[in-house]
Formats: sequence, C-alpha cells, structure tokens
Amino acid sequence: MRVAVCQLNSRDDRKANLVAAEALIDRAVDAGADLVLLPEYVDYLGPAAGMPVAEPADGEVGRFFADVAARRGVWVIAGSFHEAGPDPGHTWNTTLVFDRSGTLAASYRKIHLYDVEIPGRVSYRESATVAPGDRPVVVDVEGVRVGLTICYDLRFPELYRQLASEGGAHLLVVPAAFMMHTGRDHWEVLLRARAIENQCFVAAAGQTGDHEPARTCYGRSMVVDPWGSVLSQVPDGPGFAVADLDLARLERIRAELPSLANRRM
Ligand SMILES: NC(=O)CCC(=O)C(=O)O
Repeated sequence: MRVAVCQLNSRDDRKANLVAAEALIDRAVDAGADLVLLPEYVDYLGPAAGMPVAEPADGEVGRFFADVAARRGVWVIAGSFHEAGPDPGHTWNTTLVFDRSGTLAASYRKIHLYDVEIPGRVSYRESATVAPGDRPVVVDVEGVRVGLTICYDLRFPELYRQLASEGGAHLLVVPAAFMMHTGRDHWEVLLRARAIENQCFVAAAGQTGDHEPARTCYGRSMVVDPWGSVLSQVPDGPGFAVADLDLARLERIRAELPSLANRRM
C-alpha cells in the first residue's frame, strides 16, 4: 500500500482550503497513492474558534472529501475538521475516513486537547471550544489496520499502545497542526518513538507556515517505518510525500525484536 502525507497551509477561507487539499490529493493519486492523509483542521485554521464553520460529518466538508475519494478511487483520511459538537459552545475535532467509493468507513474525535501555556511562546486552550472524544478507533484499510489519532494525542503513548496492541494497528496516523516552537524539538522524536515502541508505521501530515492569529506550524510531514527510520518527508511549505508500507518488513521486525510480545505489563 502506498501512503501519501499532504502538507497544507489552511487559512480562514474554507473554499480555498478545500480546493488546495483536492489539488494535493490529485497529485498524490497521480503518484500512485492508495491512501492519502491530510492535516488537522484542513477545513479552517483561522482567527475564530471553529463554531462558525462547525457542521455534521455529512455536511459540506464531509461530502466534499467523500466525492474526491470516489472520483479518484482512493482512500482519504480527511485530516480533521470542526464537527458540530455536544453544545453550542463546543465543537469536536474530528477525523473522517472515506474508502475508494466515498463511503464513510470510520471517524475519530481527538481525545487529548491542547491546553498549554508556555510563557511568551505558546498560549492555547483547546478545551475552551472543543469537546474531547472518548473512543480510540482502528479502521481496516484493505488489510492494513490503521489507528487514528490527532496532533497533541502524539504525546500520550498509552493511546498508541492501545491502538497497536488491542486494536492490532499496523499504521498509526497523525493529522496535525503542530506548533513551530514545540515541533522543532519534539515532532520527529515523538513520531519515531511511537513507531519504534509499537513496531508500527507512522504517517503524519502537518499544517505548515503562518496562520492567524499568531500561530506558526512546523510542517515536516513524514512517514516512519516500524524500525523508526524516516521513509519520506515533505520539505517546508505545502506539498506531499509518498511511501510504500511493506507489511512483511513489519512482521519481520516484530519477529526478530519481539518487544511487543515480551511486555510484562
Ligand atoms: N494542535 C495541537 O494539538 C498542537 C500540538 C502541539 O503543537 C504540541 O506541541 O503538542
């Protein structure tokens, strides 16, 4: 299976964001992708919290990516979007997965919300406007079991362990809008750690560049193999990268270095 990670600079213009995402999906499919991953908040990343653009999974954004998946005959993991939430003051930060016919195969709501205060650097309180999800999700993509996570989830290894052990995941995906300040030092280290400790492929698609208000995203979308090696990576700016998932290699690594089987707790 060939996976593509798409890196975007989504802004406050939803139509333009969707057009940019579609153009990258088209290029990734032309490069042979079977499965395309988009970044967190692919629909809107602007000055307002998500409420003005919030809608249900079968709203404009969901239908848009369903149509693109069907038109190109490709699996699409549509990053995340602002799903209408449990009350008027909160949305969910939700990933939608569409199969090659454009049918919704799975959805996942971000569990760990980004509430962080780093003086002079990052001040963010996602829980003020987003409600947390409460359910890990693994979806079967033509024999590849894919564990769904979103951005800040990356810092919570117990979620990834659950997806890999109870969920049987081979591939862990991370749509993200990782901050430049933390991403410089943490992004690649965390992605490679999650891949090594769970002996899984990890595919991470990030937002890149400046977004209002005063947010700069790190980008550096990449695919990591179960040995922790980076298979491919997107340079700065919008673009995409592809990598082939060799499940036989995954099984060989798990057999030769059986750290998952050797667990005692
Ligand atoms: N959108 C997010 O969850 C940001 C996470 C992030 O930047 C981090 O450092 O963690």
